[in-house]
Amino acid sequence: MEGDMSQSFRSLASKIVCIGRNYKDHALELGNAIPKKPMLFLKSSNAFVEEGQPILIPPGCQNLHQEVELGVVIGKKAKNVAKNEALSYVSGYTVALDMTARDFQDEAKKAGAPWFLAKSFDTSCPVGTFIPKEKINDPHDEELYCIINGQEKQRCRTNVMIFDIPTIIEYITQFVTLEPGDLVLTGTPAGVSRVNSGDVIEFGLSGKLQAKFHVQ
Ligand SMILES: O=C(O)/C=C/C(=O)CC(=O)C(=O)O
Ligand SMILES: [Mg+2]
Repeated sequence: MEGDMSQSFRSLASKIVCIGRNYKDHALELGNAIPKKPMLFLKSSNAFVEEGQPILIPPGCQNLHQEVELGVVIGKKAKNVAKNEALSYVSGYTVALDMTARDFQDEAKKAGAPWFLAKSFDTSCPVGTFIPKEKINDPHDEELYCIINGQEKQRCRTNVMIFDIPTIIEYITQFVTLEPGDLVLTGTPAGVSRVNSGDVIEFGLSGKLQAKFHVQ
C-alpha cells in the first residue's frame, strides 16, 4: 500500500478532511475564538491538484488566500480509532495549501451558511509529494513554510498545533470513516494573505518537501 503511494496518491484521495483554527495565532489573526474541540470541514476530491497544474481563482472571488498545512495521508480504513493507535493508521505525510476564497467565506459566515464554495472549488487543494511516514520521526516537530513571489508569508513549527494528529484522528473517526488515501489537513498557522493571478507560491516542510504552484 505505502509503496504504491510513493509517486502520487491523487487517485486515492477520495476525500480531504480539514481542521480549522488549529493554530492559535491564525485563529486570532482572523478574529476567531480558540476552539475547544477540532473544527472540521470537507474539501471534495476535485480540489486536489499536483505540481504542474495551475491554481485557479474561482469566478467572482476578490480575496483568495493561501493557507499552508501539514497533510496526513491515511493508510488503512479507520473507524473509532483510539488516540494511542491513531498514528498506525497513517501511511505518510505531505504539505498542501488550503486555498480559501476568503470573501466567499466571510459571506457564508455572515449568513450562517456552509463554507463549501469558499473551500472546495476546483484546484483549492494544491498538494506536494507524498512523504512515507518512516521519513518523519515526529510530525509534531517539523517546520511548515510558505513563500509568495519570493517573500516569506508563513513559517511555523508543527508543535504548536492546538489538537495533535492522534487527537484529530480519534475525533474524526468517531463520526466519519477514513479510507486509505484520504487526506487530513491539520490547519494553518498565521500569515495567510491575498494571492493574485500570476503569483508563484512555494511551500513545504523544511528539509523534507518543497512544492511550487502558479496562480493562473
Ligand atoms: O473562521 C474563519 O474565519 C476562517 C477559518 C479557516 O479558514 C480555518 C482554516 O481553514 C484553518 O485554520 O486552517
Ligand atoms: Mg485551513
